[in-house]
Amino acid sequence: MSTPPAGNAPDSTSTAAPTWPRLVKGHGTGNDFLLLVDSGGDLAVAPADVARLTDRHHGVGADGLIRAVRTTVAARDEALPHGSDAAEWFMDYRNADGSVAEMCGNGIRVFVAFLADEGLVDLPDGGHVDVATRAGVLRVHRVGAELEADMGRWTVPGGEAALAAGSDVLVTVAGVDGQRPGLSVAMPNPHVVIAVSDAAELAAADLTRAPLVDPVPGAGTNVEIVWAQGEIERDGTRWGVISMRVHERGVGETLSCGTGACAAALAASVWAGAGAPADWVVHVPGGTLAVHLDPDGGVALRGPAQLVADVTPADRESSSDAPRELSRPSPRTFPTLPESFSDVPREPSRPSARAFLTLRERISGAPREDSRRPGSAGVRDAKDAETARAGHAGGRQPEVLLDPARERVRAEVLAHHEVRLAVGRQARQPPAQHRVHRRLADADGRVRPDRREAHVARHLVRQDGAHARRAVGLRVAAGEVQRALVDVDRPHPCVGRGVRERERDRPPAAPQVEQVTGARGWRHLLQQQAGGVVEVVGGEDARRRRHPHLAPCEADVDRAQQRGGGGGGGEVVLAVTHGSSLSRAARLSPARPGATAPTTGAPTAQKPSPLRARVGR
Ligand SMILES: N[C@@H](CCC[C@H](N)C(=O)O)C(=O)O
Repeated sequence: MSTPPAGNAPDSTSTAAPTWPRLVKGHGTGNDFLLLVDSGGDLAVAPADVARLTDRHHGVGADGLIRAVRTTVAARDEALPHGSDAAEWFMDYRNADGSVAEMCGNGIRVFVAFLADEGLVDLPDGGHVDVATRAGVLRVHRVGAELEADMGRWTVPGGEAALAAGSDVLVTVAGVDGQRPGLSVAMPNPHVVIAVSDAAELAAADLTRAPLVDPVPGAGTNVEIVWAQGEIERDGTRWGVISMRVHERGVGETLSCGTGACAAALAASVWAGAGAPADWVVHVPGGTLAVHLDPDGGVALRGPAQLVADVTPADRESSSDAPRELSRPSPRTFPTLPESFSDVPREPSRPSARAFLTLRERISGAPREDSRRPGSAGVRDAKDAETARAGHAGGRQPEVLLDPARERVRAEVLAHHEVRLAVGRQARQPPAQHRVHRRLADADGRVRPDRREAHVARHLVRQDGAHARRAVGLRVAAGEVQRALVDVDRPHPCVGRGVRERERDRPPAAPQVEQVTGARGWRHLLQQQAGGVVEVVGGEDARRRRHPHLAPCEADVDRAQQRGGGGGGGEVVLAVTHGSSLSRAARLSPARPGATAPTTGAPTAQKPSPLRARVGR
């Protein structure tokens, strides 16, 4: 059986369709496959045959076809990775369009369940099966009713520069505002991961159309859209929680993608920076997966594998092979994941831990705000990353972060991306959830406006320079403070709060500011973060509350100017007008990789610390 290179478009010229053997339909978190045994490698399958078979309307329907063939036989047809002969069975994975793929994270579990069900391997509890794939030999373990696959090591094709910037490509997704910076990850099949802000944005993505990736990846790519929900703790282990949707190369939107879940967890970990969890719960439309990121760069994926039906192709029905019953529940299916995570909510209504807020804050997923290509701020980003890495490597790290509840920072601030928006250029209507003033808590823990002038089309957002300086000075390791104008809580540029082009564009300190979808959430988050009490007009009946209100911004920021770049604190002047629309200003400039070598390994070894306080130019 001849095999086109991975990711290649299927050859539509097919000779006579093969006589399919008995097929088994299985799935892992809704990523479904047709599986067959071709131990002797006799089946001639052209890509168009696969496409016909997996067609959901004219064929049997599946996201992919998996052929089990003995490794010795498979090696006759295609150059398998070195060492493949250590495994008895080769997983020949085909996407629904007939193109081949290097690996399939859901498929490999289902493949092992299939081999066990066929009696081709033994898989006792605690045992394992080695599987040859185009990504090398990978081991699948049975742990009770769960299967866990060693997925090999992740690679970031963009190398150090991409890790430092958090992105190396731009991605346009129908239904999602703007171009998003994306991080390319090889697992080893190609993935690009982008972040969105919340569940609504995740749901809004129209994946009936393939996302556009710039620059276009030569071998195509899978694209994951990730909403980082936060963190939980279970039995002493911290778990990052993300929700993900995927557009698969060679298929379209699927309900799940195992390699994609690993890539998404890795990207979220890079964006979250130092101290990110090693373990991730990944919610996908078809279920839940668990990903573990080893410090040495290894990745493990746990999830269900279910065989749901035997399929006898029509052209076999008249043969002597009597069709088996259509659906045969097998004692060898592995239907659970992570029973222990079945109660992890997809949309936690209320964060329960400080760490939860921290992660959400780190990964906010605002869109890229200009049309510049990434790379223009690469030098700056790379320098910042260098500094961060030096800190990780034993140099000085900021000891603490700005704590508005303790320091009397009395400023009305915008989240970073809003300031960029405000300082920016063209007009555009910001999403409703953005039209809420960000406030910092006063020392008494309450959050209140410093100043609000109703019915004026101009907001003076004043930052008390002395307080800000003192606050930052107290919260940053000695020697970090060089200038008064601060860029506290420097976010990762990939996720919405990017590097400023010019000093005057720096926002006032905006620590612990959370972007949430509604007034209620905003209040909760502020309460959680600052220990304060805040009211939001419009969210609830304000008369029942005793504290000052935070009114949603009634007008759109149309023009802004931030002054005071040199010394004693900044004054941000934002001009607002009603009914104008504005587009987000350009401040997000993730670097493209240069000619750097791909980087493999643990993100903690290379990533910058996104929450360090950085002061001065
Ligand atoms: N479409 C992918 C291959 C299949 C990935 C799979 N769904 C998974 O679970 O990892 C590609 O072409 O790379």
